[in-house]
Amino acid sequence: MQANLEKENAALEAVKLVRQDMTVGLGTGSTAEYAIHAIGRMVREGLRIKAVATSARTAALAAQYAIPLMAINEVEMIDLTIDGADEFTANLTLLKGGGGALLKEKIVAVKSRQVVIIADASKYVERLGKFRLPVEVIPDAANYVLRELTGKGAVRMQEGKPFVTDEGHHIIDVDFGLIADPHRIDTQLNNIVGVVEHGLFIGIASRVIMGVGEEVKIFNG
Ligand SMILES: O=C[C@H](O)[C@H](O)[C@H](O)COP(=O)(O)O
Repeated sequence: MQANLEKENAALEAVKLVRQDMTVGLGTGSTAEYAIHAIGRMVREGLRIKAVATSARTAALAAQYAIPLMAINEVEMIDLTIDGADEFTANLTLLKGGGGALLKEKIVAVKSRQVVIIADASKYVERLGKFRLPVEVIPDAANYVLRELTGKGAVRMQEGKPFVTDEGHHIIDVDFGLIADPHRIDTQLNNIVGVVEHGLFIGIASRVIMGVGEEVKIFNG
């Protein structure tokens, strides 16, 4: 499938940035997994790194390759994080959280010197918002947050029950329409009691590597 080739090519380009003795942030999702497999192979061939995982799923995959993992809180600074995105714009604003891992992804990203996003060509948009914005909430606040979002949000469900994040929270997916001003949405969401974090990453990514056909295209913002 074309998208898978684009994801893998972007991942293989990104892992060229990994150097001996780096602390590396490992993202979550189908695109980030290509990078984790590649880094795992590099570790098997002698690369020495420490890594932090942005989700339990990523930690489990890293463990299969015996990539040494540190707790996020134990690491002062991360040299390089490689992660995916659900959407990105040319100025490197991201929409993330389709896999429900946005909270740890954002913590890892803000502790990182370099955040390299890898994506297939379908993730590039002129304006964010076709993909509904994931908002992580305290379960006891979910109905309050839904009310504050005036019908734009819906609790993410999985097998008939609310989806539960690694931290025990729920996700509300919000349809803001196409987002003209991400800063305004960021402020609005941060002011709702019970919202833990949301999937808009503004001013956080350093670079996007996008696979397009058999090529890769780099966005530096
Ligand atoms: O919570 C999940 C993450 O933000 C993912 O990086 C994002 O959903 C992209 O995932 P994928 O690479 O599978 O499209």
